[in-house]
Amino acid sequence: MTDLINVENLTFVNRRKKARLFSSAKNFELGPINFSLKAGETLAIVGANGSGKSLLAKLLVGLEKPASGHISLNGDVLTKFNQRQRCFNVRMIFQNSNESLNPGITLGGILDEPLRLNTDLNLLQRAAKIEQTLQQVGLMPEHQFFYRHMLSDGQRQRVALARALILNPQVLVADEPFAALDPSVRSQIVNLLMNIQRDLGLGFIFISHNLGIVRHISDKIIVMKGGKIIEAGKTEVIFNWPKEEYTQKLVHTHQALINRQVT
Ligand SMILES: Nc1ncnc2c1ncn2[C@@H]1O[C@H](COP(=O)(O)OP(=O)(O)OP(=O)(O)O)[C@@H](O)[C@H]1O
Repeated sequence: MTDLINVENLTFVNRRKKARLFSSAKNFELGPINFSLKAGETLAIVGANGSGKSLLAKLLVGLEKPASGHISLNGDVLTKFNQRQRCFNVRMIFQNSNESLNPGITLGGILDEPLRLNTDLNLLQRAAKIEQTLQQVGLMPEHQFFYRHMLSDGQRQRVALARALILNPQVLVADEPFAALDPSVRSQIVNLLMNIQRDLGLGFIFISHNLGIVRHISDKIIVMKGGKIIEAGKTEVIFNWPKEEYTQKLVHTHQALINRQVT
């Protein structure tokens, strides 16, 4: 099976204006980043705060431009000339679904926007797609008339997922998609995502500090520190035989937490 997504020697150099003399702001360099993902696979990105995880997610969805290297989708290198292909096929679920949903627009309006901007579907076809996608994420057609404030946290996260799915993408990228949810809602959303991923054969790349969820749903992991991948491998290999000291600490802390909950 060919790779769905393939990242080769991707780098990013902080292009912000030069830090002032004596300022503590430092330039941040990411990469080189290399990994690949097949359809239906889940990759978790873990690592310390400020290690570059969110930046990598932004590079994957095209919100930031790499300094060098490239990303291929089904063997085609993504460039500025095929932005549309990336826009359709690699979609992001934002960290805080509450803030990322416009409070002044109905959910139907929020879901209509990507369809209006990116497809030739007419009004009726778009309405049908919106209803189908709401159902796909466990919401009702009536929810299209709701506003953000009328929804629970879990329902908002379902809308964020619907917005990511509405253009029939092949890859979903999510930055801490479960962090703001309480544990019972979190497991519902995790299960929903896993079911949708299995049904559609999506590639799923997600960033998380929650190693319990990482172990539960990912096939492979990359561990980041200081802008670099310091360790990568199959999830069970990383959890059972972590090589790097930093990964060992992460895994041991997670294990200690579980042991404390059990006793
Ligand atoms: N658009 C950007 N331009 C320049 N530098 C950036 C940009 N976005 C992030 N950075 C820098 O990249 C570094 C890593 O930040 P990033 O948010 O990716 O870390 P992270 O691993 O996601 O951390 P956390 O777990 O706290 O979310 C930071 O030093 C940040 O200032």
